[in-house]
Amino acid sequence: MTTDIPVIDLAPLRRGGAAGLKTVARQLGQACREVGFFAVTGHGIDSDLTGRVFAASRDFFARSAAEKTALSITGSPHNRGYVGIGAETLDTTRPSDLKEAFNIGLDLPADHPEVVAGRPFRGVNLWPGIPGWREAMLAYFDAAWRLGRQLHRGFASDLGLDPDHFESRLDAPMAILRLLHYPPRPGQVAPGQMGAGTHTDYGNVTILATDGVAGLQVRRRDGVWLDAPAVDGGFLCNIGDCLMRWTNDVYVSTPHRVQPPERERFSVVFFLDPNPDARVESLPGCVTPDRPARYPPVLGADYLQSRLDATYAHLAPRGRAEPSSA
Ligand SMILES: O=C(O)CCC(=O)C(=O)O
Ligand SMILES: [Fe+2]
Repeated sequence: MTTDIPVIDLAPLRRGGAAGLKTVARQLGQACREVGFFAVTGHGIDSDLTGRVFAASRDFFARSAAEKTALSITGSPHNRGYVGIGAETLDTTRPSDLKEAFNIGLDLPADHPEVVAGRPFRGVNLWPGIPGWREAMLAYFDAAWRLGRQLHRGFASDLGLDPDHFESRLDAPMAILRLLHYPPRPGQVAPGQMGAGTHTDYGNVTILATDGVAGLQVRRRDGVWLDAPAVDGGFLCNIGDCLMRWTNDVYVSTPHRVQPPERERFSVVFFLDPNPDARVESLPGCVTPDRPARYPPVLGADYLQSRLDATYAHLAPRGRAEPSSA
């Protein structure tokens, strides 16, 4: 059983041949079963683009409180926009999280039929008026989404499915690109307060870039907390609860948290949740006599909503229509 976070080179998978797919699928499958986290290199995302996103994020978070709150998520019924420091509590046994965030979802125009119809998780994004900002975010959203779909080719192959199995379940996803900013310690840190409290992510897979400042910790299956490795030019990925459910617990999501960092810290997180109408049900290869189906089928949107309702029950028992993807 592996306990460390493996580094997986995706180049053979991205080249497209059957042998490369098989090799990478085996590595991904092992990581998803045993650790729930893995780092990827050879991912195909241009480091200049990632650099532009971090620069744009720094620019935005350095703006005045008034400028940021003008784009507040509280004014968006679709989980888009700015989340202030202390607005979220991922671990509800602790004080609120010491971070601020900005959420960007699938970019649909205001006259898109699903937006007009008020479909769950469909809405327009909010944008600061910073030149080049929107373009950088949308380019990164697309690149991370593509990478997430490539990872799913590996997962599908590892699980004995057609490599394209997830493609139609991820072509209009409830994905969120989330910029995060953690203020430095010492600041106003209450006893037990975290940058982000212990949690598992809700979706299928999360793709994380950091600025190299330490803080993220991952809870190994034996309970030991590991500092997440910084992988130069790479991304850290982890399995979320929706993919865990889809695989009937063959893949396992792993709790993680962010300590209040010594220095100011920025991270860029892409949460890939499935399409709202994707039917999340135990995959055929994941159900055996020893492992009967553990969960009834559920629609992607209903699953995400149920997780958000639980997360925010302490804040707004009936109100909050939409998430803050954790
Ligand atoms: O900022 C990080 O390194 C991780 C954040 C995280 O786990 C989350 O937002 O779900
Ligand atoms: Fe997370």
